[in-house]
Amino acid sequence: MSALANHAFAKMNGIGNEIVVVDMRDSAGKVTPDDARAVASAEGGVPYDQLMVLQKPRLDGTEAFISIYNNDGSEAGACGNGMRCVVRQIFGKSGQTTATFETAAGLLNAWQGPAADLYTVDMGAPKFGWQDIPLAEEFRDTRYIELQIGPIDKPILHSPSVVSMGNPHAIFWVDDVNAYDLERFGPLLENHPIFPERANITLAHIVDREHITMRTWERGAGLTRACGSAACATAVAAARLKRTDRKVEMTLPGGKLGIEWRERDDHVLMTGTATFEYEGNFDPALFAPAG
Ligand SMILES: N[C@@H](CCC[C@H](N)C(=O)O)C(=O)O
Repeated sequence: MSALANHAFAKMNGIGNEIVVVDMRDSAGKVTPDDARAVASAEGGVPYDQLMVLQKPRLDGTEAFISIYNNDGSEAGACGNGMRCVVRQIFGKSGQTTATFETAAGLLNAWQGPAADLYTVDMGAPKFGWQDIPLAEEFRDTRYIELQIGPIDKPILHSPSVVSMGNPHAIFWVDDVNAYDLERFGPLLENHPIFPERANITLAHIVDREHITMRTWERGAGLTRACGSAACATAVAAARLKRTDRKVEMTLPGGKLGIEWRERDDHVLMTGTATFEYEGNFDPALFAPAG
């Protein structure tokens, strides 16, 4: 029987990024990729983009080790919107205003943002090396890489910037983020052989030095109304190209995020809301073997 059967969950969203939070710090059970897929897609399940599973802390001073599952059952190293949802749950129950968590990508600090409904997550330092992202072959300069789709002499999308925010991101710079069929091109690019661990695919438009609009096709989850780590990756990539300042407002289909690429330690801070929708317990029938 799945460790999730009968377990409590909270359905939340981070500006439209569909998130399920499960606190398993009191349980020895382990969530499997099959469990994660069943929650997202079985009849009577709880559709989500990411499932955030809190496990017993492995390090002193941390609240939890957090495993992050995409709705296809794959695991991710980072999920900015999901982290704000986790933080809201923890702060709401304990009254704390700061916390440290561990994920597969490392330690991560979070605190109550400048207003009561805002949460800031320190997403750590971006990585730009081709092996860190990772890419399948060497690119010395990852501000733009050679990659395109469409006719060779008239590409539809080309020359993305690539960044790791604990997970791989490719950002295509465009004039209008809504002018492309991201549902069609997203899976092609996510699974392009240049990305051995697949990639999150973003279309971004630089409005001015302090504003960017963007849409993302998420690795392992598909089209989303918001992706926090993609917002961080996009802000960093634009600043690295000297096209924006290091502090920007990002507009995503689901809402806005403030992103600051801090000069003093290279860390990327993401600030935004997190919304509680409802809570419940997982029906054991979700995890019953088929047949
Ligand atoms: N929605 C997330 C990112 C989730 C992980 C991503 N799909 C991946 O596999 O890297 C966010 O808000 O950062």
